[in-house]
Amino acid sequence: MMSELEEDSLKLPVLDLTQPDNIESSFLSSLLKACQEWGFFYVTNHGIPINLFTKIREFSNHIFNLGSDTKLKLGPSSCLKTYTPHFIASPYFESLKVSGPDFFDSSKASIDELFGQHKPEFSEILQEYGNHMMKLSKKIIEIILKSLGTGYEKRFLDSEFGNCHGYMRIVNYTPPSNAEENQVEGLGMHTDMSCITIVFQDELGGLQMRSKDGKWLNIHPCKNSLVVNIGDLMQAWSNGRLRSSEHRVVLRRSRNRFSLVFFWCFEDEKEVIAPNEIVGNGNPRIYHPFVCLKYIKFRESNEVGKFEKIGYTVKDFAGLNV
Ligand SMILES: O=C(O)CCC(=O)C(=O)O
Ligand SMILES: [Fe+2]
Repeated sequence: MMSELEEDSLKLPVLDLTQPDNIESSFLSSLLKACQEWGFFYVTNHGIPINLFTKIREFSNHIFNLGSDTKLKLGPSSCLKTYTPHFIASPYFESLKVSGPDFFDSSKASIDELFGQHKPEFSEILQEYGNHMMKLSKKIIEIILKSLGTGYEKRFLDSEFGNCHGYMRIVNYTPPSNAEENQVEGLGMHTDMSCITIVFQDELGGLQMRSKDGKWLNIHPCKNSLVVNIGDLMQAWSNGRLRSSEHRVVLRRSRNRFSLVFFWCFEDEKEVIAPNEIVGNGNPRIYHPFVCLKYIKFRESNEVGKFEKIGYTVKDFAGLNV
């Protein structure tokens, strides 16, 4: 059971991509402030057709409605490992992972295994969604770089972020029947291991972030907008100028909650090190350089930090005591 009293709401900037190359400098500074303080903002006019969300939601419902024996064919002890069953992240959470850049092939492997036959429509939709998300992630990072310094997008976008990859997680939250009275955690407090994460959450809401002073604040669903949050890799790359905030999902209704979460990450072999310009003259470095995959492995191999539960993060892994 959790207390309602601690919760509050948060006014976050909305990045409007109608004219991505003409964003006012006053907006860039409010975006940067939000990334420093909250690590969260919204993006709108992102160009992703609404019916893609609807179709993915409908089709994934078919999958989540299958029996658990069938779903476990993709489970943690199978070779595909794309399905995370209940009781790993939380009793109420299950998810399906689809990896890029070939979202078609990645989902096809899972669907073939589940249904014993190929259903190309769903793989096509996921490929379309993945392509949109890859482009959108790059556009968003470009704008974040601009907000960090004039011309930084030209200096760093291709050289540092040119080999980023993405994967998505389709999540089905099944709350207990008494969730209306006692809200429960659908996904516990964690930080993301990405550069940035882009979240579509359904109309039920429930995503919350933790402020620097430890308060839980609601990230409300905002019509036609997606939620963007800074991940650990970007926090390290920016020498802590951008914040990878702890967040969680609470369930307050007895209805299932759907979310579609896209993680955009550095390539495994990349050495993550903040460029001198980003650190700034006279400022101490707060992380030592590390290879991206080593951090992912560190998180996965840590009992406390296993899956999405927070235990250790990039600060514990690469933080310097300054
Ligand atoms: O389901 C959501 O809205 C967010 C999930 C999340 O934070 C994650 O998968 O990392
Ligand atoms: Fe997350």
